[in-house]
Amino acid sequence: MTQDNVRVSSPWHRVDEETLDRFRTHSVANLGDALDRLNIVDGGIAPIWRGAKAVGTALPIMTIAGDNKAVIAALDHIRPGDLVVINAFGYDGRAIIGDNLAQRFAAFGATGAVVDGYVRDAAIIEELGVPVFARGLTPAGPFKNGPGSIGEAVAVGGVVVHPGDIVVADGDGVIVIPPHRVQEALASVEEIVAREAALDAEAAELRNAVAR
Ligand SMILES: O=C([O-])CC(=O)C(=O)O
Ligand SMILES: [Mg+2]
Repeated sequence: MTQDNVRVSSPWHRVDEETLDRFRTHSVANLGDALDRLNIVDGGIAPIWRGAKAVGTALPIMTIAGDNKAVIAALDHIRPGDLVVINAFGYDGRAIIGDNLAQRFAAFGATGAVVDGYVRDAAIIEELGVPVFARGLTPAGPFKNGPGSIGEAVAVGGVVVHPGDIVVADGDGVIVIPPHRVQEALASVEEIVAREAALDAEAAELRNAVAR
């Protein structure tokens, strides 16, 4: 289906809330280790405010650089638990979203947004507490002409994101987990958490020994 010049794919499977919850307690670093240290979006995409964290089902959007027509059209397609993932081609000359779109994402139940591009209105987005991850900030507003797509696989920070993938984002960055790897990721991350706890205990012992 094409709405004007924005292509919209048919509905996709969304991960249930219970599965999303199981990822909420884990760091992106540990989840990355659980997936062979792969599937991690490049470090240029970072939280725009300290403490931002989000877990959700990817709603992928492709926009032409500097234009957010497809993002506005995607408001009709957000379901609770979605995380908006936008390929804006890393362009630094225009903000693809600001506080108006961020709060509409949240109003429709999205858990946050990951933008391979720039954004604006950072202070208000932080005040609203909407987790937004992007390459940086610019006050320059976007054009609204299209073209673009909604619900098709996109590239974000060097990683392919399919509709329905699980996205986890925290202070370190962003990871993308395909649904068929959920069980493997969760089993493996539990082992990593236990190993990290043992390493922490060892480091604490070392500190105590040095202090003595
Ligand atoms: O003007 C726009 O489309 C982007 C923006 O600043 C907002 O969403 O607040
Ligand atoms: Mg704005």
